[in-house]
Amino acid sequence: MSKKILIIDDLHPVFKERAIALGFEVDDKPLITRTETLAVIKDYVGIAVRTKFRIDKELFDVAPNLRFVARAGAGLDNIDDAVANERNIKLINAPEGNRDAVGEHAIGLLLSLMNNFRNADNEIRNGVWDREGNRGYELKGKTVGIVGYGFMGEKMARKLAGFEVNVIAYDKYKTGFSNEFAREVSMEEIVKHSDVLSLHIPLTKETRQMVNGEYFYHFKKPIFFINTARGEIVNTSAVLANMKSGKILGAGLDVLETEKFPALGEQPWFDELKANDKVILTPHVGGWTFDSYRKISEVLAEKLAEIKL
Ligand SMILES: O=C(O)C(=O)COP(=O)(O)O
Repeated sequence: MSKKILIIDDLHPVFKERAIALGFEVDDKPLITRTETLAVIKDYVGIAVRTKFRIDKELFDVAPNLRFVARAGAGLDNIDDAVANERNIKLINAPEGNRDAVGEHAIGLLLSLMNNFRNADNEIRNGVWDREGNRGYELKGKTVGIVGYGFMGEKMARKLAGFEVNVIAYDKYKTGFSNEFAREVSMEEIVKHSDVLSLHIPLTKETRQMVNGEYFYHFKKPIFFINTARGEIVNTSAVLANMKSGKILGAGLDVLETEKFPALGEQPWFDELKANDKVILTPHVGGWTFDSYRKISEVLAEKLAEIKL
């Protein structure tokens, strides 16, 4: 069987180089459409993807030779893992390649919120010099609650070490991970002690819309809320309602509930988010830096080398 890989997204060329060195034939087609992919995928043993479209049953059904999906990134939510497992199609991903980017981005959002960077900068550009209105908070001494202690959550904890904060972390599927960077706690302790909530969980059936009004209700102190994970995990209307009531002091969102830019007038919460100067929005670039672009492909190529066909 020929060992052909189809790349359907923009991956750093190092992936292709290393795959060729491993004996694969590689078609690098970052502009290929879904329809075109479905027409040709039968010829390939592997497909390398980011998040252009879902790798689902329809695709697996026309890919009899497919042995692996290589996800150039962390999240596997755009891949139907149940069908892949059933057909013995291996999934590899590369969270090691963009966890530094995500951790730095999350802390960047947090510091921006705590110091009113967005509002202060905007005011100065509009001729306003307001020191009192832009007084900030310090991270030092605060308790940062990390939910999800996988690659991303752990990196976030490590990066926070220099800020002299108290880092507590909860992971539903992991125990025994307390270390010098984070103390493992229950969700009850997260809601009791956190001044900051940062999400680092994957999007699954279970986590979709998990962070909703009921979730925020239990937090005891006003919090800064950071989401660099997936927008669909969070009910944005609940975030906005809790900002109004003062329970959420600021929200740093790298991801939106709709994932893509909502169409004009499509989502009322989007207008509210944009109008709120305690919200900072970035277009899902937390894990997407000039540095991670290469690192992701290097990690993916290392994992490709481990695959036995
Ligand atoms: O690695 C991840 O999970 C990301 O969120 C990055 O998504 P992307 O591959 O840049 O669409």
